[in-house]
Amino acid sequence: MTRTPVNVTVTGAAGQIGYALLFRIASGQLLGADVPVKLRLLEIPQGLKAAEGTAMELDDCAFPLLRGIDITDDPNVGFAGANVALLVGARPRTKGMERGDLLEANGGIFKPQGKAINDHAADDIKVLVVGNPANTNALIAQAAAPDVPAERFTAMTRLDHNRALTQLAQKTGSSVADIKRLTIWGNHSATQYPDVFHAEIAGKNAAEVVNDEAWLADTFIPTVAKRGAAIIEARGASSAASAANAAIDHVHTWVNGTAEGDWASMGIPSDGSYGVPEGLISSFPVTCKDGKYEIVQGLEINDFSRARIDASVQELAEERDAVRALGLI
Ligand SMILES: NC(=O)c1ccc[n+]([C@@H]2O[C@H](COP(=O)([O-])OP(=O)(O)OC[C@H]3O[C@@H](n4cnc5c(N)ncnc54)[C@H](O)[C@@H]3O)[C@@H](O)[C@H]2O)c1
Ligand SMILES: O=C(O)C[C@H](O)C(=O)O
Repeated sequence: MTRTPVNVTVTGAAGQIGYALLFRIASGQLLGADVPVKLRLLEIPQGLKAAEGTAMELDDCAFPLLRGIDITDDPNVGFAGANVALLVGARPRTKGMERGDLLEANGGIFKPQGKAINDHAADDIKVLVVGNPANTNALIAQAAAPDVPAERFTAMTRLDHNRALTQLAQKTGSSVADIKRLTIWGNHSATQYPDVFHAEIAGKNAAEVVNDEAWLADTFIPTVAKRGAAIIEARGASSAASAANAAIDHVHTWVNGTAEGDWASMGIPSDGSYGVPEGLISSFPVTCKDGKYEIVQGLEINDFSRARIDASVQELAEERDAVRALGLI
């Protein structure tokens, strides 16, 4: 194999998502079964030892595609030459912390990381922000990287997309593989809007197959939107393997493309499509080809959807205003 390895940087590498993610990257599931990778694990000083342990385990897997592992607590080293950056490490909300405190604490992480990406990453860098609040953290990092094209900064709503696929499949007795064109709009938060009106199940309109608007409004949407909290309640910790799986899906789709006739959901800087103010990092339906994504255009948005998209976008605008007031963007 003569291909140059792709440099993949993972922040929060010693955390629970990192542990579920790194082995899948090293085995070729992120970029492809023929793409060698070099891993950079970025942690805070307290996380370095655990990251070393994970690196030992990665070595012990003898993955043929894994061409090296570096571990660092310096973002300038961690992002040097990075082609793909998965920003997972973030400050979780702790007792007594207000939303503004959380945004400020994460600003202290994502602003310097954005600057380090700006100054040191490869020209083709692609960034996925997983750490919450993912959309606004992506906005903070992007604002700190003026030399990187804005569209390279994305936020993860693929976990929400995958959650919605399964809920819809279970309701309709179909297979997730039969469902296409589902969309998550807005923020990765409880205001997100999973939209089935353009989705198809085995070629039939999903909303018509469901034929139950009350189930959509009262069961489907809240179940998907509050699934993160339900996992925390059940597991005593936030989703990890499913989040790592969604990160793999997000980047794999971005790099290798969407299937013909289907699309995916990605949090991306808005170009003003569907009335979402330009620059907000909001989830949209996208198709991907040749390492680039495009927003699916021309979808008719009914009143049911419009109100819900607007509410989530409003929340994103408020988060943007809050980080602007804190001088983070
Ligand atoms: N977008 C999504 O769908 C989604 C889904 C699940 C979880 N999340 C979020 O992902 C984040 C990580 O979750 P987790 O369960 O792995 O958390 P975790 O606490 O297990 O791990 C986080 C790791 O990040 C590290 N870290 C903190 N600050 C860092 C920094 N400045 N640089 C590098 N590393 C740093 C910590 O040391 C820790 O090892 C959380 O914010 C969580 O809410 C997002
Ligand atoms: O909901 C959370 O706080 C965790 C994560 O974002 C999730 O969706 O599982």
